[in-house]
Amino acid sequence: MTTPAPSAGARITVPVALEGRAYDIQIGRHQLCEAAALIAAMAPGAKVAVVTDERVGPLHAPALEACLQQEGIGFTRITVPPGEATKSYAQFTTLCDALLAAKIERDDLVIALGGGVVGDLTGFAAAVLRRGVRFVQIPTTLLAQVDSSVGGKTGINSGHGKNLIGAFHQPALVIADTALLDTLSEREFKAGYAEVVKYGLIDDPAFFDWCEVNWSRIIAGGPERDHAVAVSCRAKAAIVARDEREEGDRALLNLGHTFAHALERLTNYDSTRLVHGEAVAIGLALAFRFSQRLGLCSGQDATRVARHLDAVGLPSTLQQVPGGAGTAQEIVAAMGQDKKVRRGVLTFILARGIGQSFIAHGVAAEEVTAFIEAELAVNGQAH
Ligand SMILES: NC(=O)c1ccc[n+]([C@@H]2O[C@H](COP(=O)([O-])OP(=O)(O)OC[C@H]3O[C@@H](n4cnc5c(N)ncnc54)[C@H](O)[C@@H]3O)[C@@H](O)[C@H]2O)c1
Ligand SMILES: O=C(O)C(=O)C[C@@H](O)[C@H](O)[C@H](O)COP(=O)(O)O
Ligand SMILES: [Zn+2]
Repeated sequence: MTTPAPSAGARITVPVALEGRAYDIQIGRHQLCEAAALIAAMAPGAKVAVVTDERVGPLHAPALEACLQQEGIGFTRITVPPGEATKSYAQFTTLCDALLAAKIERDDLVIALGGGVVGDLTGFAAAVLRRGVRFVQIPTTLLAQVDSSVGGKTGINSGHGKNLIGAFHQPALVIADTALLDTLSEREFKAGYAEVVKYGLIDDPAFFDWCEVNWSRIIAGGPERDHAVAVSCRAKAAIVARDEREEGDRALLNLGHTFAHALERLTNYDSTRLVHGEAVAIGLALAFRFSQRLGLCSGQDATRVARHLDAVGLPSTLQQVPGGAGTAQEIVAAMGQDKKVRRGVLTFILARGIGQSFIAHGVAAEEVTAFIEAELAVNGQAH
């Protein structure tokens, strides 16, 4: 797979073909004024609430607001604290009340300007505010541009588990302005990269090959970054269009997540210890090693996945969870709240090889416990 060279100011449009709820993802550098123009056309006379977090707000909200002003769109800014802990009941009610205080009406619009935390929280508030208002995603992390801003999964966490309270609510538009990523920390960039490489591991081995060669250029910026965002969005849009509500193969997008969500819960959603993308990186490596243990996948492929994550600087073992991952029993108990559980039995996304993932229902908890015990026993040695 080669990287197509974009022309200056180029924009890539990826449609999400959902009947009655179709929308576009616009990808390219410096798209904020384009976003404001599209919003003005989509909702003439509407006012908007720009929801952002304390880190992103000062960096990027003024530029967006200047574009909104140019279009004659009235706006209010609502700021939430940064980090995973913000996907909480408390922040959700505070945000809903702030939107009501701003008199956001049914014909108005809510903009989520931030990473996946702001997107998931804001999307959920938009889903229920006055029983549903439109919202626009302007994702500012790599993770949010390649994954969370697309597909309409919105929600918050509970002490019982990740994303357990939420709704499907599709955005009306997604603007992935890749220049916004220039201010992202290296840690957050790499975390988002785990969701990029996930698409290769699910069903696109050529993209995985390309990622192995080009990952550092994605981080550096340039055509490889836009290409990676576009390939990821096309892959996600295709799955979402055929299975919006995860009744079938949308679950493939959960590769690595049964492990990841358990780890996030056991680290108390503490972003200083583990962020979602890092948990996903560990989950991807574990999904491949678990598949190897079950005799489904070659050791070469499982090792290749872990080696790539290591090369990027992402964690790939339970030993790398700061402060410890917990016991095998605790991890498996946390998995019991996974949304893919059916009649109490775990579902996993497993792999026959790189790019050959599949949904496995009815995985015995004892098998998982034994696998995790073995992983914990490796005790930091190379896998
Ligand atoms: N809805 C979905 O389909 C979906 C998909 C994947 C992940 N998620 C969710 O997304 C969340 C993770 O999202 P995330 O990784 O974007 O984390 P995040 O939203 O916490 O953002 C990461 C950090 O980067 C900062 N930041 C964001 N943009 C920045 C920028 N341009 N410059 C400087 N700093 C910036 C934020 O303030 C935050 O501190 C998790 O809650 C996960 O469950 C949802
Ligand atoms: O969009 C999806 O579907 C995904 O599974 C994408 C995941 O990367 C994302 O983390 C999602 O929020 C997980 O969904 P959940 O239903 O397992 O909470
Ligand atoms: Zn994810």
